[in-house]
Order: sequence, then structure tokens, then C-alpha cells
Amino acid sequence: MNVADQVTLSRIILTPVVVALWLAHAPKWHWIGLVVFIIAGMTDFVDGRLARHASKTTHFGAYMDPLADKILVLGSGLALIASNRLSVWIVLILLLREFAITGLRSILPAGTTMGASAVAKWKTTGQLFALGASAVLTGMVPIVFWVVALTLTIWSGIEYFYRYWPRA
Ligand SMILES: O=P(O)(O)OC[C@H](O)CO
Repeated sequence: MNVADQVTLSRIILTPVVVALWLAHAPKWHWIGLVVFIIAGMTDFVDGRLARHASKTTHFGAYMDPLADKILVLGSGLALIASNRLSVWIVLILLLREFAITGLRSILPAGTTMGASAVAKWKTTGQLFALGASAVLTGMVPIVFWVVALTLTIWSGIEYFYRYWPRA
């Protein structure tokens, strides 16, 4: 495991910390959780840059990076459902898309790498913004973020199937 992989791993380790803080009753913990969540989200940009800078993208990193994103997104989503700040239906859409894409990625023949597409990278960014907004805000702002995030979630999923299903 190189430094980039360790940064990826830190995203997974920070997920239960975010969940615990977002499940707390006092709003001040939600804001502290948001800070931890932002740090965890930023590791998504740092690990990719580190790996590319050192020209050391590992097989572990290529698999773990999108998986760590899904753990952070779905774990945080569960905390927000449990504290009545997010609809279960939104998280179900995320869950179905992320499992479908992970399944597609895993059935591709050896030698075919399904790297993260540009739309999928924006999708993850959109999901993180929407989750962060739902953690500390109410009203139109989280709704607008979720409209964008869900559009990118579905669009990137369809794009992956269109491009990779014929090769599966
Ligand atoms: O949609 P995926 O599975 O390619 O994941 C995209 C990554 O989360 C982008 O960082």
C-alpha cells in the first residue's frame, strides 16, 4: 500500500466518525461532523492526485477508491435517514446505482478496466455536497443539491452500462 492508498483507507476509517457525530442530538456535533465529512471528502481528491503525481496507481487503489466513496456516501446517508434528515428513497436510489456499477465493474473480463468517468467524478462530488447540506441545513438548498446529485447519479450509471455492458 502506498501513501495514496493509505489516504483512501482514511476515508473509510473516518466514515463511522461522521456517522456517530451526525447521529448525536446536539446540532453543534452535526457541524463538527460536517468538518470531518469535508476532510473525508477531500481525501478523494488528494489520493488521486498523489497516485498520479507519483505515477503509482495500484490495483488496490483503483478498486478501493470508488469503494471508499460508496462507504462514505452510503454510511453518511444512513446516519441522515436515522436522524430524519434524509429520505430513505434517496439513499435507496444511491444504493441501487452504486451496487449495479460495482457489479458491472466486477464482471468485466480481465484486462478491461472501468475507471471512474468524468460524470461519475462529478456524481460523487454532487452526492457529497448534497449529504453535507442535508446534515446541517433545511429548506431549498439541500433539495437543489439532491436534484443535481440524483441526476448525475442516474446519468453516470446509464453511461457506464452503455459503454461497458457490451464488453461484459
Ligand atoms: O461511479 P464510480 O463507481 O465509478 O465511482 C466514481 C468515484 O467515486 C469517483 O471518485
